[in-house]
Amino acid sequence: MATKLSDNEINEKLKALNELVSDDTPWEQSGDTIKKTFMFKSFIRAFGWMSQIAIWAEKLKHHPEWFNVYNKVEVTLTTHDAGGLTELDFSLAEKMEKFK
Ligand SMILES: C[C@H](O)[C@H](O)[C@H]1CNC2=NC(N)=NC(=O)C2=N1
Repeated sequence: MATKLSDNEINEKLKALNELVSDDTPWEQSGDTIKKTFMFKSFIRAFGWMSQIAIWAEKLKHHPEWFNVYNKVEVTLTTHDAGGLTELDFSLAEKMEKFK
């Protein structure tokens, strides 16, 4: 099982993650989660991206909480098994940025 990251590790990983961001919307920490709202040109673009990420989520055995309306996807990542943020949340967030 992935182990919970320390505050210092979270800060470092969040900084590295936000260097990958190309849409001017950084990931933000909220308690034991990291969050970001992704915007797309259309519903089909949003849903296509979600489908690609769903395949990665299965590979990583780590799944997002997300809420989609039309061209908007609100994402919250945390590791329920560990009760906080782990490496897996940052790996999945990284995939989300790479496929955006
Ligand atoms: C057995 C299975 O891998 C676990 O239940 C996984 C599935 N996906 C998961 N996803 C997330 N976000 N947190 C988890 O703790 C988690 N656990």
